[in-house]
Amino acid sequence: MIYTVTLNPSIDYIVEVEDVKLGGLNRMRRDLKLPGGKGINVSRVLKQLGAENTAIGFLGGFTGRFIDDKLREDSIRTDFVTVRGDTRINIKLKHGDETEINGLGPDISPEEADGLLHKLSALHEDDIVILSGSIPPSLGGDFYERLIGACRQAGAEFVIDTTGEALMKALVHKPLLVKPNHHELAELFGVELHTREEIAAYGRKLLEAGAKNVLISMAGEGALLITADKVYHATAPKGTVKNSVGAGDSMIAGFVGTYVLNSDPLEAFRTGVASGSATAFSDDLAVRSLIEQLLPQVKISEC
Ligand SMILES: Nc1ncnc2c1ncn2[C@@H]1O[C@H](COP(=O)(O)OP(=O)(O)OP(=O)(O)O)[C@@H](O)[C@H]1O
Ligand SMILES: O=P(O)(O)OC[C@@]1(O)O[C@H](CO)[C@@H](O)[C@@H]1O
Repeated sequence: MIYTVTLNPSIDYIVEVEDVKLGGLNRMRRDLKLPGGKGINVSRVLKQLGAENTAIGFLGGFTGRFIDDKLREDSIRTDFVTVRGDTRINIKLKHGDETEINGLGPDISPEEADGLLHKLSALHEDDIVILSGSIPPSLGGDFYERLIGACRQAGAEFVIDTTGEALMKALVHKPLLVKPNHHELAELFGVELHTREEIAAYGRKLLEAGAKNVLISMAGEGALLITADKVYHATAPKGTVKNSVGAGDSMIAGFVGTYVLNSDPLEAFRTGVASGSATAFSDDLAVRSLIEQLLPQVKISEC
């Protein structure tokens, strides 16, 4: 079974306005409320691809109930720890460009945190856990390490999509996959990366530090896959970008959802890129029909 972990889920409140007038009254042209948070997005796209999975993490209040209901409506299994505070609302403002205002999220008590650790300790060897997104401040910066410890003790594989120190500290535990975008990779090492060769060289450092597969996403420029012995580039399909929120999460879902079927990293890479692009070309997250339609446009070459 695949589990996605979202420590700080959100209702993504997508608001479209003609133009933003700071200090004035702005009226919405369109709005949309979606269950969000990186792991939850991964769960939704995995489900599109036919990969059964369970979404876990922390949910609370009326916002938490909205998210749980929406996931269940889509027949996604949920097993969240209920917390006292309200799950956050993240604003995604579309005004020609995309401006995001992400909430802080509720405080998580030590007892609530232990509840999640307990769920992970009960996993099995053939489980894969996808840890995605930021850590709420009340949990402490080392919370992913504690979760990874619990996964590893249970014998489960894990994938981690986070940034900075939390990502660096996870590598030694040999994640099945990490997926920074090229800006996050540059920030991780405090460098500027311009060419594909430079990006691949720094991506390789994540592999050397322990990751089994490294995906570096580069938005419309496609992505790099770095495996133990090779580096591949995939082109991104061409289309009209409607929404880039969740493109990276969709890519992880496409990769993991395919990799679990046949352990073929190249097929997984192709579906990952098509899934990311399918989300970029949609108002909501990718649906299966569009992912399948885009697959032939993804051209993979060895670098
Ligand atoms: N403009 C685009 N055109 C085509 N495909 C895109 C575009 N933007 C994103 N994608 C697809 O989605 C994948 C992931 O995108 P990106 O590199 O923006 O990830 P990310 O920064 O983690 O995304 P986010 O944080 O917004 O979810 C890309 O590798 C590509 O396949
Ligand atoms: O605040 P975090 O956890 O870093 O990111 C949360 C978030 O921006 O990421 C998802 C897109 O990847 C959205 O659904 C959600 O609002």
